[in-house]
Amino acid sequence: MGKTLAEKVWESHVVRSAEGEPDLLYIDLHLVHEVTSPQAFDGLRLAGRQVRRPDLTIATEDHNVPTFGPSVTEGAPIADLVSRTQVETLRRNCEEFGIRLHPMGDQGQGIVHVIGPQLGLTQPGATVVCGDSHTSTHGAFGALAFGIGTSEVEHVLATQTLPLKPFKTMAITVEGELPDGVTAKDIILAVIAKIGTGGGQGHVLEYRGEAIRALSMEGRMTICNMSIEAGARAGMIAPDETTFAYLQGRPHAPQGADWDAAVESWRQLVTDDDAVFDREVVLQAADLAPFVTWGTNPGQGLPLSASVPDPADFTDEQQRQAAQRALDYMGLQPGTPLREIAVDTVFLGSCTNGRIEDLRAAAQVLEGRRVADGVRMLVVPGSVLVKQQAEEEGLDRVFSAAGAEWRGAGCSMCLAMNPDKLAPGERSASTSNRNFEGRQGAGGRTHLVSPQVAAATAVTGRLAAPADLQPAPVPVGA
Ligand SMILES: CC(C)[C@H](C(=O)O)[C@@H](O)C(=O)O
Ligand code: SF4
Repeated sequence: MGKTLAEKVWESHVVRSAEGEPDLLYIDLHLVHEVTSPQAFDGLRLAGRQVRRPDLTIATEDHNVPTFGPSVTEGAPIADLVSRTQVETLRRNCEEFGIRLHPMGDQGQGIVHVIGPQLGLTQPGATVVCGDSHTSTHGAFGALAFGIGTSEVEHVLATQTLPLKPFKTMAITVEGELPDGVTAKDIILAVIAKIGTGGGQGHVLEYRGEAIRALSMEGRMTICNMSIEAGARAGMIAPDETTFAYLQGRPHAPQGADWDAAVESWRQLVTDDDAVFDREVVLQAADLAPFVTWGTNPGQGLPLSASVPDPADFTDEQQRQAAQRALDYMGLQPGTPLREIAVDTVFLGSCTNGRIEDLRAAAQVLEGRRVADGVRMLVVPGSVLVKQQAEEEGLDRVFSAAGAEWRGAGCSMCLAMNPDKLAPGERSASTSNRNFEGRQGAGGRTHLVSPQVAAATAVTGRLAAPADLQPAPVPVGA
């Protein structure tokens, strides 16, 4: 019987396999950030161990970093003491154990899942881990990429291997062409609404089909990023010409003859025709539309044209209760058209949608338009390089002219472990991946959206798609 992509990558990394025990896998790339690494390094110190492969380990500062103010502009110490300690601890640990770190102020700094691909470190067929659930992002390259816990971080630091329980496989096929105005974010929000936040449990998802093949690497990363929000262990997309074109010439991509040899072997990384998935889900691209969430988990989403659901309409008792609780928290009434929901804040950024293409898409909507009065829009590039590229393209000027705030790189308001937060009761349209209670600040309310919907929402002050906007006025003299 043939093999799936995930099975192929797994099998090529097994260093030990024994009956009744988890396989031990070799890890090709270990990404590290300030939140989940301190105890792992403490553990190494206690045991008197070194990092086994510092050359396969790379660290960045992302969760706790401010995105404005003197620590961004002048390299001043972070004002918040907890965040400062977290970041300084990472710096000390990386220094002591010989790990390459991209600190604030460095060209390579950014969200861990943005910098790996950007540097060409994330490669097809590789095993990638990080003490961070959204490590699934890297699966967009045909890598097997898992989020791990802090004790596993220590294990990988010490041995460059990881014992892993067997997984099941699920194919998610999106057939046909996406309608105009529908994006990768809409696909993944629709997938999670369909299979549920537990639907992917124990599975590695493989996204396939014409609509997936047609996506850029940025779009594929958006989709794989949110696999974890469907409960999956990982998400993958088979590498193809789009993948190779993205990787070629990046700092850590193979060069010359090595590049040709690498591409040839990467071409084998496809699911065999006769391979069998444990589960298959099919969506028709033509049925998809701009999607937004109305509730407090990423599966509580609907097309923008819909209305806030009535909990009484849910047949499943648990879902009914979850919907009721979500509406109470979100301060929403059943039957309200989603397009009538007014927001205070628009957040464009995160490892889901903080890459250059996301910024371009939003800037295109904002060009010649203004952010609505009373709405604040934060634009937070996923990395310093994304920020620089955006500035070279003049996107920062489009955002600033529209009245949005142009910030430094980091996780920012995706999770509010830094000064970017919603106040209690405030409501956001956010391009991030989680809308849990308090995720963007205690009492804050989050609607997950695509960059295009975020930008249109900033203009109208209510959840909106670009198609809802009046044509932008032609500038005088044009
Ligand atoms: C801080 C970290 C452990 C966490 C994660 O694992 O995902 C964060 O990145 C998040 O998005 O909630
Ligand atoms: S941007 Fe958000 S989801 Fe991504 S790593 Fe940072 S906190 Fe986690």
